[in-house]
Amino acid sequence: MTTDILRVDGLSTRFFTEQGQVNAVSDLDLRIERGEVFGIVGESGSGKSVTARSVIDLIESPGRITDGEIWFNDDGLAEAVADDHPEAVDGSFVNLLEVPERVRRSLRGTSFSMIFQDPESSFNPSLTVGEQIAEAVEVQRRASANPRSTRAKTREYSLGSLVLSTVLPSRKYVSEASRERAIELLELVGIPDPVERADEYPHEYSGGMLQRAMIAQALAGEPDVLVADEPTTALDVTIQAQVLDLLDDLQEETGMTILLITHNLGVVARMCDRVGVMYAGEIVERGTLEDVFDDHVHPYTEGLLGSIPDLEGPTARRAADDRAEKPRGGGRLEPIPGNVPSLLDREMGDRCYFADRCPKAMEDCLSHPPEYDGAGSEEHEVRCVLATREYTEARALPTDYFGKADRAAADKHADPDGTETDVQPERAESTVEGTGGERR
Ligand SMILES: Nc1ncnc2c1ncn2[C@@H]1O[C@H](COP(=O)(O)OP(=O)(O)OP(=O)(O)O)[C@@H](O)[C@H]1O
Ligand code: NI
Repeated sequence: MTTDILRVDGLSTRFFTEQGQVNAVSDLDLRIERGEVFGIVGESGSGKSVTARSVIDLIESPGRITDGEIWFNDDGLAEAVADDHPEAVDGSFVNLLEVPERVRRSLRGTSFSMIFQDPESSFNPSLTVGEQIAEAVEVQRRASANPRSTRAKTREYSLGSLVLSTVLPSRKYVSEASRERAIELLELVGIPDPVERADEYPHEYSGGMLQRAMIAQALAGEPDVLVADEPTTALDVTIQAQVLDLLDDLQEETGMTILLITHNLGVVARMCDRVGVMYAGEIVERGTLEDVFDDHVHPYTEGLLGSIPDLEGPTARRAADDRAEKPRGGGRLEPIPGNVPSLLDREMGDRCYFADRCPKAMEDCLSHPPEYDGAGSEEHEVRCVLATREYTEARALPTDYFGKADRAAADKHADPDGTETDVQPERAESTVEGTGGERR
């Protein structure tokens, strides 16, 4: 039997900008099982990162979570906060949005950890890599030594650590142990000569090595949930495959849960157990890999898949492992025609947000669809009327239905599909890509 480690209910995150209110994430539900790799995939600007950052409490002004509940399953935490915040506790689940900031902060690194696309952002250039990882280890050690530790799994040795740090308060003792642990972690993530490399500065590392070091840093607190936001996007394809293998191995060894954000369906196929497809701040289709790759209903999912050459579903991909080793050069993908929608509240309207780009838009799509059960597994859900009725020409919207008004709104936003109008180089990477690769 599987248990959920995280349940997100009705999450809405908005940015209050000079241009207006940006509905980055709207009424989003998410359920992640302990020990699984859950993928969120979608075009640039669909709200993937904001979803991830909301979960781990990293939304900054002008952004704010305006609605929803984020339930985290941790009986130690539930016990620790039950007296002061009974309303935030439901069995072993704690609503992270109902506990004080201080409690949420204590979970950072130990319950939740995050890795990003650019490892530079995780390291201070003026400290050695080893020092910084040791520091992350220290945080974990202090959390474990705290008698009101929020972590059940550290409870059995927390007393020992507490005694040690009382009897031997010497910072040096602690630092030495943490330093050793840092070297172990560097070794764990495959850094050669970890003893020497620990004393080097971030700029002395190659991109792939620094990515590994960032993973080591994220693992220092033995997190229950690792949030990985485009962790391999910036790396060249061979290194990408190695880093994904590393994450896969670490997941298996530690049993940690991974929330993996990517715009690359090849990465989803290779790494994930279940997946949510995001569009305009919503999950528009979700389910197992089979549901999404083979039994998808949403024309947006179809569009994402259609933009990958030679991709026929998890089964077909099993024989295509060698594709992952080849450079992607020839496989530059067709973007889905049209622009990602404006997420400005006043421009969003009440229709299906994909309708203006959808080849199967019907009259039915002029009201916002709820999530319907999909035809695949129990888990399969689709926010599209096609889950309930066939497409019929007779009900189709005229091709110019959304005409100029909508296009003008969309044109104000950077084209996420990596075409020439895009000014940000990292955004150019955001085309949906398929590296193939074997699902293991
Ligand atoms: N600090 C911010 N201020 C204003 N708007 C923001 C901010 N951060 C994100 N947004 C908006 O929220 C929406 C979702 O952004 P998000 O970064 O989650 O997209 P994404 O799916 O992660 O895209 P990418 O693949 O490019 O990383 C976008 O419209 C973006 O402009
Ligand atoms: Ni992002």
